[in-house]
Amino acid sequence: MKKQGCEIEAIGIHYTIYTNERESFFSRKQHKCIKGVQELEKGDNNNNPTSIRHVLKDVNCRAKTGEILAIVGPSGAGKSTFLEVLAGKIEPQSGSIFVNQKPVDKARFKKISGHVTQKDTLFPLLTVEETLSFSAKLRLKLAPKELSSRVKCLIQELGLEHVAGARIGDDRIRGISGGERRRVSIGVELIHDPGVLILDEPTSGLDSTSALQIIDMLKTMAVTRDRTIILSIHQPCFRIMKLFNSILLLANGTILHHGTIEQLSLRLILLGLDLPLHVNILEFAIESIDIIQKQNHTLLPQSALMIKNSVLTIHVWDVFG
Ligand SMILES: Nc1ncnc2c1ncn2[C@@H]1O[C@H](COP(=O)(O)OP(=O)(O)OP(=O)(O)O)[C@@H](O)[C@H]1O
Repeated sequence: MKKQGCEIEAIGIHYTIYTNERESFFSRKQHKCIKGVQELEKGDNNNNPTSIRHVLKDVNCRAKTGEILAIVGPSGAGKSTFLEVLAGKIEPQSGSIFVNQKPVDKARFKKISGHVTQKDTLFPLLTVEETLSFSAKLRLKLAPKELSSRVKCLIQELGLEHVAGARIGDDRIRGISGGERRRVSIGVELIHDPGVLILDEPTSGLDSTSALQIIDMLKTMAVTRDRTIILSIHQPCFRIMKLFNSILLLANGTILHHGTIEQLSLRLILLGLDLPLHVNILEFAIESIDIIQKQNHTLLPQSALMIKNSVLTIHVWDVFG
């Protein structure tokens, strides 16, 4: 039986950090609510100068059931931070997150979501099957027989049958390949069959074929099981890009585009940019970020951007409809 899908909406997310120039920020609470910003700018009680960093500024997005939303942008744009906010790992200073139009309940959201971080944190000496069984025992209250059948189904879904009995391995112990390891990490977060899967760079460090296989697998999961997938990615190739339903382009913590790839191309054209033939639109957009930002500042405040997006939708239908 199909579970109810989850539509995720984030509205007006602001996330600010402050760093102390002499004292490492790691020794302090990272996501403290910034109230007296001016006071902090002057320094702390020990007169250590403190600087404020606005990592996310008024970020809004919607990820629909059965779809993949890809978060893209240059390094340091705020992609991982935004995913952590969505996954409930860090608290934004302001903004709201809704699941199926209802404010998110953190405890419940943990049960219905999975968060795959950028780095694989797996036990190198366990086999693939043991790793997934361990996660299943922790997360599911099922009888051993049912647990084992859930693990076997997942191994099949992840395309890992050929390495089910192989060790995970790491830099020192030879084990499964990097792509297979990423799949196991995804499996660990999929064991409880979450409606929402949040993945930070699921293809990092992989060759283009392995990267495509992973995104293809996620797409199949999204479509066949009505899962909502939100992921961050660096430089996806054209075939991967085609699998995304929408794109959130971030730079310096602000949204430059939220919509389809076709809408992004049209937006670039409307900004007066010449799109070279056979160019990867995302790469081109990221290379043109300075121009887009400048145009947005002079021409398009955030509200106008939204209006422009809907206008662009009409254009897309005119052109592709
Ligand atoms: N706790 C923190 N302390 C200091 N700086 C932080 C913290 N969290 C985020 N940042 C800064 O905020 C910015 C956004 O970080 P984030 O990791 O979200 O970027 P990203 O787009 O995921 O980058 P990448 O593609 O390189 O992984 C970076 O400049 C980062 O250094």
